[in-house]
Amino acid sequence: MNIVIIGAGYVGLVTGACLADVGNRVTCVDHDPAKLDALQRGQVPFYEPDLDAVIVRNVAAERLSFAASLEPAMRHADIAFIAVGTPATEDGSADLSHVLAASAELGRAVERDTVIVVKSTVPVGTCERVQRTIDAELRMRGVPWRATVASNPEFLKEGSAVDDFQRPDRIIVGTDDPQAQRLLAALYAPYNRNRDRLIVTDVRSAEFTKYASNVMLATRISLMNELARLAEKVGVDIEAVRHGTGADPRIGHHFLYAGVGYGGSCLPKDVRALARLAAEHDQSTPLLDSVQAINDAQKRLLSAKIREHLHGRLEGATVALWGLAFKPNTDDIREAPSLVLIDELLRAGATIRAYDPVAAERVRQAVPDARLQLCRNARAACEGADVLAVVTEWREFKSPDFRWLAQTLAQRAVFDGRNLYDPQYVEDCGLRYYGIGRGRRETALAPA
Ligand SMILES: NC(=O)c1ccc[n+]([C@@H]2O[C@H](COP(=O)([O-])OP(=O)(O)OC[C@H]3O[C@@H](n4cnc5c(N)ncnc54)[C@H](O)[C@@H]3O)[C@@H](O)[C@H]2O)c1
Ligand SMILES: O=c1ccn([C@@H]2O[C@H](COP(=O)(O)OP(=O)(O)O[C@H]3O[C@H](CO)[C@@H](O)[C@H](O)[C@H]3O)[C@@H](O)[C@H]2O)c(=O)[nH]1
Repeated sequence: MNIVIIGAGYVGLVTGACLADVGNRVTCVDHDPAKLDALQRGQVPFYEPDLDAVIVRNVAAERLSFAASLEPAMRHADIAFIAVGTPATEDGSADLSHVLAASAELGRAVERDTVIVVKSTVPVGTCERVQRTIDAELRMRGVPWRATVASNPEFLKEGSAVDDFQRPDRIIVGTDDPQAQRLLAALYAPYNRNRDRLIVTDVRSAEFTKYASNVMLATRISLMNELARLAEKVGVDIEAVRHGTGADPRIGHHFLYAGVGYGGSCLPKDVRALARLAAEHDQSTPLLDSVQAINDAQKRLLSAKIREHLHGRLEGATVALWGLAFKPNTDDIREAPSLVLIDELLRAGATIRAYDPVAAERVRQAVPDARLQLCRNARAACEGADVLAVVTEWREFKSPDFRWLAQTLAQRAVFDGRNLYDPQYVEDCGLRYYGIGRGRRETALAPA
């Protein structure tokens, strides 16, 4: 099939590359000239494992190309995807300006009957607005073409985006149009080999399913974080609780980790957007409000623990920080818990020696403060530091040399924002251990 994708961001590029990989001809269109430049040179403008290889091989095979405008690709397009951003506006609602602008551009560029697929995460009713916008342009042009708008939300996770796309848990297609259903079923067939992944529903339910999924995930995390706070107070280890509760298949082990709060480009904005949609329909959302409040507080937890360990004296202290990306295997720092910690520490007068395998450059641009020192590796970040805080669970942070850390960190403490370490072992090595919800009795610290 001939496919056009509007938006060469995470979702647009993964969708485009993976659909090209199974034999389609794909054109990714983006307004950002720097992005297009980089892509034409085979460079992916962000870090996402495996994506560059899929892009490079499909560009070489002339199945995947990049363009600054919709024409002439729309002349042959069977399907056009809208995969532009829907960031939060000031009041938390989804900013639909990019989606609606792309819709108007599509209306001006459609040259045959085309199925238009909204892949961006959009509130209920948006696909209908997209349909009206395109139809108005078609009417104005006086052309006979029919554009059928369908919803097809994306569920990939950053850091495993290619694998998620190629081995989906579900493919949600929202449309009542039988021809669009057939076309999308055929398009996804190579990634639906057992024919058990496709869920066809109406447009509005598809739009809603995306938000429902993300708020459910966010709720799980905030609930675990609330339990972790209590666990700490009553001498319980939340990690033992996670093992125990997750063993019930109705609960499951996935996505049950207490930590420094959820970040990223989706969960925070989607919880806000759904709450906002509810407010617009005069419905209160006490649960969603709590999910957000817990998450905001959770992002400030580590700085409070560090302050307490240093007897309130953050001014002049040096904190080593491992991990800046909002999760491992990405360089995305949108709504990353590290940014909140950095902000609180800098405001309190501390110096930070930070290390992340791939996200440092983005943080350098986002936080241009000389007291945030970006280090070349994890060890270097600890040299001259008082304490260590770990906020992203990169594999390389999983088993550090704690005895070396005990000799290096002047105030001999590790703040484990992802519960990576065995508290007893860390303390046996001569470091005070602080995790998230790792309640325990105080023991005398072993000598370093
Ligand atoms: N990032 C994820 O992991 C993820 C996963 C699932 C769903 N989503 C959703 O998918 C959508 C896209 O997210 P993303 O992270 O890929 O966004 P992004 O910000 O990385 O990329 C969006 C791209 O669209 C381009 N763009 C905007 N308007 C355009 C226009 N009119 N014509 C051409 N290009 C245009 C921008 O230049 C940018 O490159 C959002 O709604 C998001 O919520 C994201
Ligand atoms: O048990 C857990 C799991 C995750 N997180 C945090 O939650 C955030 C989000 O993680 P994750 O969901 O893995 O990353 P995203 O790439 O943001 O993916 C989410 O958002 C995407 C965009 O909508 C959806 O497509 C995905 O299905 C959904 O998981 C990160 O800060 C994680 O550290 C936890 O704190 N505890």
